[in-house]
Amino acid sequence: MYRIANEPHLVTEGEAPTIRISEIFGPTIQGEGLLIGQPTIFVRTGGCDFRCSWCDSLHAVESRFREDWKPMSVAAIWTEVERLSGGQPLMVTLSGGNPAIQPLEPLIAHGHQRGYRFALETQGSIARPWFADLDVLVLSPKPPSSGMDFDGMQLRSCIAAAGNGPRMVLKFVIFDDADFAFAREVSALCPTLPVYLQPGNHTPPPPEDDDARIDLDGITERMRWLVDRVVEERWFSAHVLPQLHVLLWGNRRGV
Ligand SMILES: C[S@@+](CC[C@H](N)C(=O)[O-])C[C@H]1O[C@@H](n2cnc3c(N)ncnc32)[C@H](O)[C@@H]1O
Ligand SMILES: Nc1nc2[nH]cc(C(=O)O)c2c(=O)[nH]1
Ligand code: SF4
Ligand SMILES: [Mg+2]
Repeated sequence: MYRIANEPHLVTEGEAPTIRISEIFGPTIQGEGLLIGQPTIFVRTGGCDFRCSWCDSLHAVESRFREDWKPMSVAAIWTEVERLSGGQPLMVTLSGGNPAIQPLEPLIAHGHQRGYRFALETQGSIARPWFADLDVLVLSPKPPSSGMDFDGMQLRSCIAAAGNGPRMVLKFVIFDDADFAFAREVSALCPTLPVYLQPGNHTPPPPEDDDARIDLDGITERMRWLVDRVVEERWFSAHVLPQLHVLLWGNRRGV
């Protein structure tokens, strides 16, 4: 028997659902966007409804890695988070794959009771009522270079589900002019959300090997181009940031 957080009147029979976990690691720093530089633990779920051409986390996306994703209870996940953090509360980043697929509400409630905070990274394709419980919601709509379709209605549903709960931002990966134009258009649909732009890493890690090398010159070149475009367009509310963890550790996993 378990209770649904925030709905104590709802008591469900049976075991609480498990959460499919690809990896739990940290503390490291958040390398991207609003919370860049802030110490955090990553809880990466397995499985995604997208398959972006340049995804840097395919080990948490492709079903051939399914065997590596462990169904874990909230208690088991929490034991690991507490071990890694030494029991000292910090920001827990829920990423994936698409973490919105997983039943994360009880995990968030459990951590909040212990003083931890939660940021979630998602592409905005699946909305959940428990988005309202988050501290930070990072919506990262996928631009044309990803090969994925954009569904503005789903993005709106995510924003509506979160309501006034979390701080919410948009984060775009930019490879080219079409991606830049996409970021401009989608941002205009959500004028109240702060915007973060990051250059794409065009040599994402092959999921089956641990070669961490990146094309640093290429990423730097794209980042300079991105700054030029933002300045040219006088997009003065945008933030342009690199993936700091990629600059520090390349494509190494678990950092
Ligand atoms: C691996 S995704 C997981 C969360 C969710 N599926 C999403 O895409 O937002 C985490 C973040 O990494 C970004 N990302 C993935 N591959 C990238 C790449 N090759 N270069 C730059 N950012 C990338 C995504 O756009 C997203 O903002
Ligand atoms: N340090 C670090 N920062 C990150 N920000 C977003 C990440 C992700 O894969 O979701 C990520 C990651 O994998 N590592
Ligand atoms: S949505 Fe995120 S995790 Fe899924 S394939 Fe795209 S970048 Fe990777
Ligand atoms: Mg990553």
